[in-house]
Amino acid sequence: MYHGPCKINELGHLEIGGCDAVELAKEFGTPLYVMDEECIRENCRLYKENLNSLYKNSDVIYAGKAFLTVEMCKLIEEEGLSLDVVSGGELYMALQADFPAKRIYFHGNNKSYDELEMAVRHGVGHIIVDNFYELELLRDITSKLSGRKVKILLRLTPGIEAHTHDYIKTGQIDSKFGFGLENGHAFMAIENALSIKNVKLMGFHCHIGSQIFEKEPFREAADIMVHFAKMVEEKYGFKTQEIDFGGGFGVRYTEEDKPLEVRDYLETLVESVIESCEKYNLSAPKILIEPGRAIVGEAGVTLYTIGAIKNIPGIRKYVSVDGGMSDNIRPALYNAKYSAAIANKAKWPAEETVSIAGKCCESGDMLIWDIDLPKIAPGDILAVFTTGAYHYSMASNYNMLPRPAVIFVRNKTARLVVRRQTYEDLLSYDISLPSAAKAFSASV
Ligand SMILES: Cc1ncc(COP(=O)(O)O)c(C=O)c1O
Ligand SMILES: N[C@@H](CCCC[NH3+])C(=O)O
Repeated sequence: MYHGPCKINELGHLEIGGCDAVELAKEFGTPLYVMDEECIRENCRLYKENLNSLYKNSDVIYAGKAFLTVEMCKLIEEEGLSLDVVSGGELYMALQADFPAKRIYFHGNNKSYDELEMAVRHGVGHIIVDNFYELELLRDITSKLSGRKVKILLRLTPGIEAHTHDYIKTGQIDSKFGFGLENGHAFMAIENALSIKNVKLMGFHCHIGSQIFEKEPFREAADIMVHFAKMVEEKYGFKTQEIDFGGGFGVRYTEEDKPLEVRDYLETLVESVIESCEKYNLSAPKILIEPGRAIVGEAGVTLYTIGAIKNIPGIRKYVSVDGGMSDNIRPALYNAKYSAAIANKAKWPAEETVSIAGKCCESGDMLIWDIDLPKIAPGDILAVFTTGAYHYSMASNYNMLPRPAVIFVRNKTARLVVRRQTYEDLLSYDISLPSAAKAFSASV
């Protein structure tokens, strides 16, 4: 059974970052997002060192949408990666964490005037422009904030169908993201961008999808992007300095998942860029990549406490946990599959097939269907693996459930990086009842 970054200690408990998972649940409560800091740092180095050794003129940009907290911004800074943010909120967090603005890449398919102005004012390194509307906003903002220059990449849809869930495909023509290559929009965007005085077009971006297990889509993307850059050079004399290939590198959720080695993904991409540059006679551009899931996905484990158990003989045993779709929307949204274990019975043999239910009032709030586990009882601690990416960042307060705390573990030490929400937090935005919120929190 796949156990993510966990080991089993002498008590027969799961251990993560040298900390006993059962003790973590006691100390910090459940549900709890546990992030193995060493694992995140190793992944950062794996991507950075591999890409750098294959191709000097390159950079790894961590996609913050996967998991972002102030501590995470600091970690990314320390590891020397750049940072992709996708909203004013993520940008604000990065700036508050003192992340160097020059190393920030600002994404999004509908950035507002205020968000773009904030980015330009703070000297964000690159803006990845997604549409014509945004170019007009930038024309206006840069002329108002005269003297402020901004580097941009244009996001393109290269027309590639990656074999992944429909909701996480992004490279195909029929997509809300980016400028189409085949319909001439990309050329129109270039002409537009080159006409804006304080905007410096650096190159192009694509992101073909997420949780990809094959090399071929990356090879294809590289060829299409380099070929496009050559056409642009011939048509406008414009020299592409940078091509950003986005993220999408797959990770393991269950034993059926077979992600490639990091080196394999990167070799394919780099070799293909080099070959295509030779084929089309183009000067080699800087290569950028934006892994998100691959940096944090497998580093995360969510701990839950088992509560109600409903057995329907001959049909199914529903085992409910104290969280659910509010802290992990992925099974409901993508039919995502997970591995799990009972942290306090990690050495016990599997004895029954159960289904893990969340506590939200939705029949679809099922975290795992049909998983073999040891005999389970209320109070047991369930650990769900590979919950580091798109879990905390996609959490909600559905059913007014407070969001779980986030802890980092490393070298047998756990530290709280985001505290658990309280009931008072939940009411703190409801301006009709400020005094009721205070009174209520005092009574719980
Ligand atoms: C533009 C862009 N870059 C990077 C990523 C990160 O993708 P992943 O987490 O699959 O590496 C995403 C999300 O899919 C994205 O939309
Ligand atoms: N949120 C998605 C992937 C989309 C990433 C952002 N473009 C997931 O959990 O798998």
